[in-house]
Amino acid sequence: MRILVDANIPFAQECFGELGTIKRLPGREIDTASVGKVDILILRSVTRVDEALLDGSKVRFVGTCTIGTDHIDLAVLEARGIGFANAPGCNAQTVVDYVLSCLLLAAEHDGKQPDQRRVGIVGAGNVGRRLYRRLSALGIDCLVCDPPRAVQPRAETEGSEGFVDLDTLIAECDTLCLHTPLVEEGPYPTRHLLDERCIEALMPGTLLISAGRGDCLDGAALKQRLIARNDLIAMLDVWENEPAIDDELARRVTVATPHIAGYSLDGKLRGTYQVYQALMQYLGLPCRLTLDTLSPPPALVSLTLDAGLDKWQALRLCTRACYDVRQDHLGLSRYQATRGMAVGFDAYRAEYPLRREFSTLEVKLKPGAGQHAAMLEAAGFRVRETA
Ligand SMILES: NC(=O)c1ccc[n+]([C@@H]2O[C@H](COP(=O)([O-])OP(=O)(O)OC[C@H]3O[C@@H](n4cnc5c(N)ncnc54)[C@H](O)[C@@H]3O)[C@@H](O)[C@H]2O)c1
Ligand SMILES: O=C(O)[C@H](O)[C@H](O)COP(=O)(O)O
Repeated sequence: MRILVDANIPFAQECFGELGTIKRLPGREIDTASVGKVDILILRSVTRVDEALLDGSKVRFVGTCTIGTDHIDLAVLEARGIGFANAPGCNAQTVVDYVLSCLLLAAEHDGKQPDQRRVGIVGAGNVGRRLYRRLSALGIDCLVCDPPRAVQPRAETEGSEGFVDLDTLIAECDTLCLHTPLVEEGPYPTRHLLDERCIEALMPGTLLISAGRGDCLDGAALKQRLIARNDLIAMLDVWENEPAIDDELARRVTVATPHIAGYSLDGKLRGTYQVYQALMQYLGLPCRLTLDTLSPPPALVSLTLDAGLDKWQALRLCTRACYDVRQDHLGLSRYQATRGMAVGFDAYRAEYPLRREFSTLEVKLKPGAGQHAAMLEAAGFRVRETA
């Protein structure tokens, strides 16, 4: 079997090597010619899979090791009888780590600690739900907007307050986290969900974090507001026109990262593994690998806290030991300066530094720091109280 795998997918040889010959290509270089004689395509979100790509090919299975599927024309796959799998939830916890890092950084800009914010979560799926749980456990007030789910409320998951509409969320929250997929059709489309009207309505000082899909936010309208008033803290991970994103918008926001909110080794490995499981099932073969055996131990195993830190200092220290969004912001601007935005965006992603999820770090607490146990656990770390 011939298997074509995006070069940005770790553990591909381990997972798919037993099935045949693997060829690797950068996702944006995968085209009709390279797909020609391939049986299986294993991709990430940068390869558009449509009639044009598959024309004349003998592909029988397409797997995308990502949560998002907006790059795949599922109707074409169905019409051609091609098997398909994505990786729901694979990097959702990593995106929540990203948002926590953003919230802690925002406090250094406006002096508001996370629990002084009211966070509006738009899109309460695998990411938004986990974000809601972690923020609520940290004592942060949240409102949730998810009209598709609001018609079938699951109050036990989202809390007794249930869902609010987008206008209410914008009017009542000083922090917005966008986690919607790109949906083009149907009753709840999300292209420019945050349009000019919504962006104008954001209250001055709003922290805006966008980590779903770039097209869900009107970048030109955001740029206009930042030029006119510069009264928002905008942190964008996803953009219209990736990788050739709006250079000026990237310079005007407080944090600009190149679609890496979910880029932990754990999130990527889970994505690969979920597609491996689906492919083996599709082929009627047993899964001989387990996620645990594939997963390497973290480089930073533990850290120890003693007395002397307040709650947010302790959380900031542990968070930054695992993940610091400032590094990705600086990384993108450095690449942007040296190689230009369109090249730099992908170059940084291809050489992305090793990152692990919060859950891989054990925080040991000396008796003087024991009061931080519940808060650090709520944030996603493993906690052990020591003598
Ligand atoms: N930046 C990154 O690195 C990164 C990482 C993972 C996922 N993502 C993106 O984030 C998206 C969300 O991920 P997920 O795992 O939570 O997906 P999901 O499919 O589990 O959840 C999406 C949620 O959005 C809701 N939704 C749909 N239309 C909506 C609308 N008009 N208004 C409000 N809510 C709406 C859905 O009802 C659903 O609950 C993915 O589709 C993917 O595109 C980005
Ligand atoms: O949908 C997803 O899972 C994420 O957006 C994913 O992290 C994107 O990664 P990429 O496909 O750009 O490598």
